[in-house]
Parts: sequence; C-alpha cells; structure tokens
Amino acid sequence: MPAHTFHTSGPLTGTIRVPGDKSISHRALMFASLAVGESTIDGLLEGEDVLATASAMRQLGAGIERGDSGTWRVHGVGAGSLLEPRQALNMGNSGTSTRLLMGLLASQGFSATFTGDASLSGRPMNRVIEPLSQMGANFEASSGGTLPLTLRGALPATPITYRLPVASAQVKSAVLLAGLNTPGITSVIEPIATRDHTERMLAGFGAHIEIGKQDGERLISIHGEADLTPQCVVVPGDPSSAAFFIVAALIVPGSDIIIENVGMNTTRAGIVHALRQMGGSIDELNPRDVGGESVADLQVRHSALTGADIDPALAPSMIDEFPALFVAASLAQGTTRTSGLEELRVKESDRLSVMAEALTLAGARVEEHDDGLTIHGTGGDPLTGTPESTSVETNLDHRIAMSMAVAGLASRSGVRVDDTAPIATSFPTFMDLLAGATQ
Ligand SMILES: O=C(O)C1=C[C@@H](OP(=O)(O)O)[C@@H](O)[C@H](O)C1
Ligand SMILES: C=C(OP(=O)(O)O)C(=O)O
Repeated sequence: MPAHTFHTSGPLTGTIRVPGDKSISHRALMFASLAVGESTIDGLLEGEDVLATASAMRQLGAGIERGDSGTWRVHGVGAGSLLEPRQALNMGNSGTSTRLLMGLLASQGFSATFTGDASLSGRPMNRVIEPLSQMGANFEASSGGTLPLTLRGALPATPITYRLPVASAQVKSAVLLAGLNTPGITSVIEPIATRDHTERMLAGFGAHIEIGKQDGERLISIHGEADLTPQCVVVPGDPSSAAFFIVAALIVPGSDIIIENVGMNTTRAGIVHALRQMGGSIDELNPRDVGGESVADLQVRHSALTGADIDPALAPSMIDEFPALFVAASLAQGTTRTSGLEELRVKESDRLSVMAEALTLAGARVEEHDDGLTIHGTGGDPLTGTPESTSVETNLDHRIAMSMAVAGLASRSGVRVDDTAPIATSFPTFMDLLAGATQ
C-alpha cells in the first residue's frame, strides 16, 4: 500500500503522451482473440485491467505476446472455438473485463468461474446476468449477483432484442458479444448513447453489424455466427487518463501543456465540453483519424474557471471523468452542480460519497445528493485542509487516487493518498508523467 503526499507544484509544461485507451485496449485483445490468424496491436494500454483481459484470453486459448518494440501479437482462435478455462478467470479490479467476457462466454458450450478483488466483488453483475440468462446462459452467483460467479454458456444461445435499462456500454457490449456466436440477429436498443467502441471495432474486424433507429432510439444489431478477420489495431491515447492532466493544467497557475494523441470520439469527449463550459482553455490541435477513431493533440492552459450546471445528458460521455471534474469545480469561482450520476455509486468505489468526503477533507465545500454533488469553489485559491496533510482513502479506486493527487497540486498543505497502487490498473505511468510535467 504505497501512500504518497501530493503537494503544490510548479506549472505543468512541455509535451506528454498518455497511455492507450483502456476501453479500446480490452476490446482489441478480445476481438483479435476471436479472429482466426494473427492480429497486431500498437499502443495497447499495459495497465493491470487490460493485462487481466490478456491473461483471461490466453486461458481461453488465444496466443498473446508482447514484442520487444511494444507491438502485441495475438493469435486468434475463432468466435466459436474458445477453450474451457482450467482455472477461474481472475478479473482483478476490472469491470470491463468481467462484463464483456461474461457476454463472450454466454454463447460458448462450457463453464467458467469469474473472481476479482474486493472492489470488483462488490459490483453489480445482475445487469449482465439478466439479458445473458434470456439468451440461455446459466449463472451461479453470490447473493445479490456479485463475484465470484460461475457461468455455463448456452450452445446454441438464443438471439434477443434487449433494451438497456441503464446507460452502460459494458452491458451493451456483453449482449453484442454473446450475439457473435449466436445464430440469428441479436440486437440492443440504447435509449441513451454510450461509448461506441464495440460497434466500431466489431465492424472493423469484419462482423456484420448494423446501426439504425427504433422509435427514435439507437438500435445495434449483430448477425451471428460471425467470422472475424485479423486486423492491425492502433490504440489512441485514453481521454479518461488525459482528463487528470487537463484538470491539473487548468488549476495550476502558469501551466501550458500539450497532451498528444488523445482520443476525441464524441461518445467520450464530454469532459472537454464541461471544462470549456467552465472557462477552461483547451485547444484541439492537428485533429486526425487514428484506426477509425478521432484523435487530437490538446493544448491546455491555466484558466480562471467558473462554476457551471453540468448537463446530465453529458454524463455517459464523461462517466469516468467526474472525479476529476469535481476537483476542477473545487477550484472554480462559484457553484458547480452535477446530477444524473447514480451510476458513479457502483464503480470501483462509490465515487460520489468517496469524492465528497475526500474533497471536504482537502478543504473544499461539497454537498452530496443522491445523484450528484454540488461544489462551491474557492475561486482559484488553494484548498485549505487540515493543518497536517489531508489523508484520503483510495478504496481500491484508481480514479479517486489520481483525482486527489491532482487536488494536492492546488492544496496549501498537501493531500496524502493512502494507497497509490490502484493507479496501475489504468495509468501505470501517471506518477512519472506528473513528476516530469511539473518539474
Ligand atoms: O465499456 C467500457 O469500456 C466502459 C464502460 C463504462 O462502464 P459502464 O458500462 O458500467 O458505464 C466505464 O465506466 C468503464 O470505465 C469502461
Ligand atoms: C469504471 C471503470 O472501469 P471498470 O468498470 O472497467 O472497472 C473506470 O476505469 O473508471
């Protein structure tokens, strides 16, 4: 449990690159494992969550190696030819690995057991158990639908049309992945659009996938049984990781930094809109396309932020960025109100209550509601917490650790984060990049 105290820093300057997108990295490994032949992946995020996906796919029969140059090679076996794992699949801290793989295995003719760490073992799996049971899979789960759980796939599974009761890309993806090895058409209706990497990448791997509308709602249909073709995937930088450096540069006086190669897919870019609404200076340089995804270099300059009412419709496009946004709001002039964020309570930690408590300890004025936080900012003055450095509990949540690290940069007495180890799940180079950018 390495604790670390983050102190007021000099301005963030220079040019940095954040690691590859976590959502795209998981999917690249999974889809390449399903395509018969060799795929390559450049820019893969080598964080613990993605490595958990890699080791699960190896247990399921794929060949996966990292070359010396950092290119990953994946020898896929085919969507209908995965092997029964001999041991439980340990998903660590990763909800995405768990829910997407549950989908994938729901239409295979064998059983698999999923385990995870204390955080993951508290997260709701009924949201995927429900539609996958409709497709014919069987589940033995802890009461309340949590890990550890054992899934017995259905072969053949039954195609369904499923309307998402919660805006979740993981649930959407689980159903579509179950549909890959299911005869017929499996469809998901998405009343509120969520990140669309699964649809984009499955199409790129040659799956027959259609996107349309039904009663004004997004309808995604996959034709099984699918044959995927190997690809050379290039993973763009993760906007969710960039968010910590964007906020840090906005709140630390004198900062002017360039973050290269950041994914700007509109289903992920909500944080940039919200921070601009608060007066943040964020310029998109050199916009381009990388591997079918929009990418830009972001120039971010210190800005006098003002509080704002954040439109709840933005939530799905910045769901993992709210902890960082709350830090920006704590330093803004005036009040920021957020709502529609119930989903934050079922992430690696309850991100509404954990951030409310952590920021309050650090000296921010925060009110917690059922579905959001209201934050009264300092107007740019440093946060003034307890006289000794404020000690924050990470709760096995990487985004809490990194957000409070950023809060420490704008804090009079520093912020002590009790456990920085979870940062390695999504952003293993965070500490080094932060030290380099604030020199
Ligand atoms: O599909 C994905 O890659 C993800 C979807 C989101 O979760 P939900 O689907 O639970 O909203 C997000 O929080 C997670 O970090 C990654
Ligand atoms: C919620 C997150 O990830 P996951 O659901 O994959 O654990 C996250 O990275 O913030």
